[in-house]
Amino acid sequence: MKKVGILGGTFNPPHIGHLIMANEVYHALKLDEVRFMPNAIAPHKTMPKDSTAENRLRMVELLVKPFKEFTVETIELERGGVSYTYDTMVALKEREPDTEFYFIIGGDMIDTLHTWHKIDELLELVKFVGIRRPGTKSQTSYDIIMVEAPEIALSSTLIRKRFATGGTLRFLLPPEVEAYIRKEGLYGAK
Ligand SMILES: Nc1ncnc2c1ncn2[C@@H]1O[C@H](COP(=O)(O)OP(=O)(O)OP(=O)(O)O)[C@@H](O)[C@H]1O
Ligand SMILES: O=C(O)c1ccc[n+]([C@@H]2O[C@H](COP(=O)([O-])O)[C@@H](O)[C@H]2O)c1
Repeated sequence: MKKVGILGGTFNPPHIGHLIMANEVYHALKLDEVRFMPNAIAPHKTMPKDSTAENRLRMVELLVKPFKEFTVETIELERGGVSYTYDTMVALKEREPDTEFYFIIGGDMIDTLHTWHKIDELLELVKFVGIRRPGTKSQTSYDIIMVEAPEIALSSTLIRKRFATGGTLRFLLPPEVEAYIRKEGLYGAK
C-alpha cells in the first residue's frame, strides 16, 4: 500500500512550520509522499479577505517546489464550498482505493478534533497524525499518532502581522513566497 500524508490548511500564507511538520512526519512514518492541500472554505475559520484561493495555491506551489517528496493536492479547490475533510477523504479514497492516507494536524486542530464534521466516520478513512504546537494542549481522546518534532511558535497570523508592520520575515517563510507576496501586494506588504 502506498502511504500518503495529507497536510490540509488555509496556507494564508504557508510558512516553514508547515515544511517542518511535513518533513518530520514524512520521515517518522516513512511515507511515500506528503501532499499539501489548500482548502476552499475552511470549516472553522473566517476566511482571508486579503488573499484569494489562487494566491494561496500559488504560494503552496512555490513552498513545495524544491522538494520532490512534497506535492500539491487541489481536490478541495476544485470542489469549492466548505472543505469538510470527511467529504475530501471519501473522494480521495474512491479515486485511490489502494492508498493509506495520513492526515497531518497541528496542536490547535488536535484540541478541536472532536468538533469535526462526521469525525467518527472520518476516523475510519484516515489515520490522524498530530504535531505538538506551542500555546495549545495538543491533546485528544481519539487514537491518533503523535510524532515528536521540534516545536515552533509560528503561524500565518504572525507572518501577516510582520508584513503589515514591516517586521523581519527572514527564515519564517521561503524567499520565493515572500517575493510573491510583495509582488501581489498581499497583507498590506509595502
Ligand atoms: N507552528 C505550527 N506548529 C504545529 N502545527 C502547525 C503550525 N503551523 C501550522 N500548523 C498546522 O498546519 C495546519 C494548517 O495550518 P494553517 O494553514 O491554518 O496555518 P496557521 O499558521 O494555523 O494559520 P493562522 O495563523 O492563519 O490561523 C493545521 O493543522 C495547523 O494546526
Ligand atoms: O472537516 C472538518 O470539520 C474540519 C474542521 C476544521 C479543520 N479542518 C481541516 O483541517 C485543516 C487545517 O485547518 P485550518 O483551519 O488550520 O486551515 C484543513 O484542511 C481544514 O479543512 C476540517
